[in-house]
Amino acid sequence: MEKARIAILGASGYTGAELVRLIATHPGMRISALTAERRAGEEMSSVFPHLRHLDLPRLVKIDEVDPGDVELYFCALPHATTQEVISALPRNKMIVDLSADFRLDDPAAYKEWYGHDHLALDLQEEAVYGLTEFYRDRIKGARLVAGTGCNAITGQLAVTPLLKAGVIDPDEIIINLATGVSGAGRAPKEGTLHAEVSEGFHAYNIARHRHIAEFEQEFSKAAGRPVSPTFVPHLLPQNRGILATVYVKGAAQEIHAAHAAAFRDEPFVTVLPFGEAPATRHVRGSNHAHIGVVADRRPGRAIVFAALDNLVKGASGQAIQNANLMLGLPETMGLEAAPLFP
Ligand SMILES: NC(=O)C1=CN([C@@H]2O[C@H](COP(=O)(O)OP(=O)(O)OC[C@H]3O[C@@H](n4cnc5c(N)ncnc54)[C@H](OP(=O)(O)O)[C@@H]3O)[C@@H](O)[C@H]2O)C=CC1
Ligand SMILES: CC(=O)N[C@@H](CCC(=O)OP(=O)(O)O)C(=O)O
Repeated sequence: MEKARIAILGASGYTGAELVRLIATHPGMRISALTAERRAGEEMSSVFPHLRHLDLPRLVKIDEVDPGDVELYFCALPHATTQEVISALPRNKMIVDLSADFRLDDPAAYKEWYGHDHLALDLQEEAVYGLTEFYRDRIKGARLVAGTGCNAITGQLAVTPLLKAGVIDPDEIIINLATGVSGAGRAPKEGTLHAEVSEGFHAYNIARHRHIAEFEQEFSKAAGRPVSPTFVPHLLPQNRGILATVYVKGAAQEIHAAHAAAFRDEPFVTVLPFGEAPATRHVRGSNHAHIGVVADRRPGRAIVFAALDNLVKGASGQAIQNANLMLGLPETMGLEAAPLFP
């Protein structure tokens, strides 16, 4: 089989490195170009010594990549920069974007949450939302796929099937979530330094995190009427992993049955036995997500959990799962590795 030629834009970042790690053993993909901005000109082995054993192209600037040598681009760049970069790529290339730039259908919502106008409305309209489990059929025929936010996918796996099945009250959804620090990217910034994160725990962007826009968009579609959850993310002093704890109003057994039905045939989503809660350490380094449902002591209320690795199912693994569909490859190809434990 001829392997698909892949360019990774933003390979010197965390999700870019994770794409390289996973694609290095992917039977249907071959890396033909890797880009960086500050680190352009360097070898990947100097930026990421854990990838030293691989034979990889040198990091170059985006305009040095020959589109003739690329079938599919993974774009792992900051939002806003992304829409400028993707606008300049040839329109006949497949693109899986990991940024926030093409997730929202409504340009007004983009402006409200990201603080500036969208500069590529035609591409925004073309993009398919990349939550594979819910949009698989559209992703198969797409040219441009917008990967979800890592917090956003975690909350959606927990809640969306329940809204579709009509088993919870759409006005009573509280998503309490804890995320590992790698979610903030590799560029050093105050607030993600070890000394400011370790041995502590705090909430951030309380009830104003931009992933609320993704929740509102996708939950409203699932429920067939406007839905807006309360969402509070917390910064977890660990490298990887997200755990969402979601408080809902509904019958716990019915909720568990709705999850079991929605994810029965999913290769990467496992619904735990009723009453069990997942843990980030059981999905670390893998493309797997675990869902749990526990009954509250108060009748008619339940607690729903979802756990995944933000860099894999929350970003680069999800991106490869979508690229597999776009390229006509088996959906699980290159993603079968079990989680790292302990
Ligand atoms: N981290 C996560 O868990 C998740 C991240 N995402 C999204 O994925 C994207 C990448 O995230 P992540 O890997 O964490 O980010 P990082 O900050 O770790 O990496 C960003 C990458 O973009 C490059 N870059 C920065 N500015 C420019 C520019 N002006 N022109 C070209 N390249 C540039 C950087 O190159 P250099 O360092 O050489 O300057 C680096 O390779 C972001 O949009 C993020 O929001 C989505 C889901 C989860
Ligand atoms: C720990 C941390 O800061 N995590 C990031 C989420 C990363 C992500 O999914 O980002 P995008 O939506 O920008 O692609 C945050 O909560 O903003």
